[in-house]
Amino acid sequence: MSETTAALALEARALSRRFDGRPAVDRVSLDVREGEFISLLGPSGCGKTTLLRMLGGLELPDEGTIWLSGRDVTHIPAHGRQSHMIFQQLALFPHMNVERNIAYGLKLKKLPKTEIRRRVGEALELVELGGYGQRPVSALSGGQAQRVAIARALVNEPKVLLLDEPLSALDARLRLNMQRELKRIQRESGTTFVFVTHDQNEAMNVSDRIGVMSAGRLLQYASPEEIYDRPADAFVASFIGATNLIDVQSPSVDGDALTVRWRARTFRARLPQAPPSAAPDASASLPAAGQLSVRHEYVRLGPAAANLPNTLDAVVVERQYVGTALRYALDAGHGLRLHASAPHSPGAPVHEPGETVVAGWDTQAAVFLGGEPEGGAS
Ligand SMILES: Nc1ncnc2c1ncn2[C@@H]1O[C@H](COP(=O)(O)OP(=O)(O)OP(=O)(O)O)[C@@H](O)[C@H]1O
Repeated sequence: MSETTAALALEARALSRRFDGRPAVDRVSLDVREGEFISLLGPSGCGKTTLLRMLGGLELPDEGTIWLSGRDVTHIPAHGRQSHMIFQQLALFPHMNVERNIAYGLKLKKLPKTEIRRRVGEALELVELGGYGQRPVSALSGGQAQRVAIARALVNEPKVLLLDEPLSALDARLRLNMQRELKRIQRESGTTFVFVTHDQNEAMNVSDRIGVMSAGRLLQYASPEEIYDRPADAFVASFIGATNLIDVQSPSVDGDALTVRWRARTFRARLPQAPPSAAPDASASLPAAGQLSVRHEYVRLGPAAANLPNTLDAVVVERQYVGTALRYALDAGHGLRLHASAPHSPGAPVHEPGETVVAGWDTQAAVFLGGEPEGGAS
């Protein structure tokens, strides 16, 4: 194994799995560093669970290789791996109290009683259930049961903890608390977490890196900030956050920005991360057409937009008040519908439906996405 591989908790190369001839996971490669918290995010049926099950040894890949701490475990079943999986259904033993649930795996390993007691005590402290050891699991709240399941997994000191939508049964408020708790537990235990969710906010809240999946493919694997500000394609841009996608042509590198054409107008966008500037003709490798992604909250309206490098006149079609923000739908003509979201505060300007306003955005707020436009939720 190379030195870089040695620092990885988990590495998957070109994993594929088909069901009835249809690919559920399609040539996915990803690596997870030791102590990292990563999420697999995507719509229902995109292959997240199948990928996680392969990483955990509950499903065999048709093709590809998996290394756990530098060891090839591709054909080793779950019980022979140093990983542990937690599901939405926690499968705690209902007839045992909290302590015995957590101790179960250690007893199977026939560890000395004092060692078991010490490790169970530490695990209970870690999940902040210090006084709950004697409670029957039937007397726990959803969040407490979730913590017991995590303690039961961590007490075995797995190299990697694989979590399949573990918070989806909890109500919204508890879910937010548990996201913070999971993050804290992960940090304090130093365990590598691989977390599956279809909730973009949840993934953004907890992850060091997010893998966005669609139709079995891993479209982008990067930090939440990078995915938000530099989405790899139109699907990722629309699935994470809310964005405007404007069909544009003729991208061309112009100094420190990219220029694109929309009808007779020119807009400026941020340069791609790896600018094709090394090429003799810096614009040669860009596709002829694509889409400009501008997040709703990066669109300014009225006087705030006037001095921005990219502006359009637009008519306010709809205004919606959502507590912290005002959301606008705007008609910029030629079939272009824009959305803007402005923080709401007392005294902030409010635009009325029917009003013509200037809509504008900064160069750095616009990302050019080449290739075929893809469908996706916005
Ligand atoms: N055992 C199986 N037999 C046949 N098809 C399967 C099996 N497991 C998964 N699939 C199919 O593979 C695809 C990916 O499923 P998977 O459960 O991995 O998606 P997911 O992203 O986890 O979805 P969800 O968020 O709904 O759980 C789906 O089309 C699913 O129907």
